[in-house]
Amino acid sequence: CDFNSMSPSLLTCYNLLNRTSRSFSAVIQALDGELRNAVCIFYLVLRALDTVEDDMTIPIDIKIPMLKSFYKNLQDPDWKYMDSKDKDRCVLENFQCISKEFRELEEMYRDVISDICQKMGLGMTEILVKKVDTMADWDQYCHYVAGLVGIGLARLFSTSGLEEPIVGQDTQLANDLGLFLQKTNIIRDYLEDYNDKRIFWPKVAWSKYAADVGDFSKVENQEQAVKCLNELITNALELIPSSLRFMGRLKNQSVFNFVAIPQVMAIATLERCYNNPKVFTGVVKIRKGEAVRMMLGATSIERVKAIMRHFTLQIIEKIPNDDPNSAKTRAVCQKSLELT
Ligand SMILES: CC(C)(C)CN1C(=O)[C@@H](CC(=O)N[C@@H](CC(=O)O)C(=O)O)O[C@H](c2cccc3ccccc23)c2cc(Cl)ccc21
Repeated sequence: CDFNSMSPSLLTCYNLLNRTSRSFSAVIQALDGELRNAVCIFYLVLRALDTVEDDMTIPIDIKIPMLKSFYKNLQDPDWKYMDSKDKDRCVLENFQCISKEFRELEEMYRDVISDICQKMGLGMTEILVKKVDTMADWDQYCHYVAGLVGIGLARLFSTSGLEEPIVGQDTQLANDLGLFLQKTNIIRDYLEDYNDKRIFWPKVAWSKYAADVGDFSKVENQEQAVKCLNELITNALELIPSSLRFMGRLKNQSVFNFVAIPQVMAIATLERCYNNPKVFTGVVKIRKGEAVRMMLGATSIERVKAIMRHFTLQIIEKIPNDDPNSAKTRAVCQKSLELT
């Protein structure tokens, strides 16, 4: 980026980006042309919306109207929020810079970002009061917080002209991209979320293995916990074909890198979590060095297929014969292997 030619408010936006997403901000700044600022602003607006939703100090009767009307703040030069205690509150305190740069984007980008913001804010009010009981509830929750992000990004890619119209039109594939990332986050973050009294593991799954989802954090229930873990990972792995089909359509190198890096980080995380009881005693994270190596490697569909193949074979190696979902997991992995 040419920081010298940036306005003070745009400089503030890139500074906020670097503060709110450590390793990912570089990938956004590497995006070509008009996509760079559009995705930077989209990322920050989503981070602001997520910070409101996450802030437990905001009473629910204040939070619901805040989320429903959040997209209107994009048009309000005076709007900011100074009462958040969240670690990412800087995006709410500096929202005037973000909305100013939003209003300087071309209308076609503003329409996408505002539309996704409105749908996500409305969806968040629904998930604030609803529990994740069925697998359909799980997909709905992930659609609101991540699937819509994929749909919005895909529309920005096509709108910029750097990608074909089909990329932005095929909302199912774009939605699945987000579901893959969010389901991986939910699976990995079991203990962190449970300690925050937040349950995102679907009840229809955990109730087969325990009376209460919190039972998984007790070492005596470890065997049952791992069976539930493996079931949810198998469900997430079903999204790999969609992910590969979406990435197979991308023509622009900077867009490909931007999409591929979180996808390969997710498959590596799922492989690390599979059949791993450590998920219930801490957060299973990919080591930085391994992450950097993957980020540098995920630069073509052939390389990404090779990475997906590598981790899929690793998972197959770990499938316990007595796991209730072993046949399904093998079948899902086999389908991925045929595509890679
Ligand atoms: C919840 C989430 C997965 C949507 C968050 N999300 C992502 O996770 C980021 C990655 C990220 O922020 N990594 C952080 C992780 C962290 O903070 O710990 C990092 O610093 O490495 O990537 C996604 C993201 C990137 C590329 C394509 C996507 C398609 C569908 C949905 C999301 C897509 C993202 C793109 C945008 Cl525009 C906004 C948010 C996200």
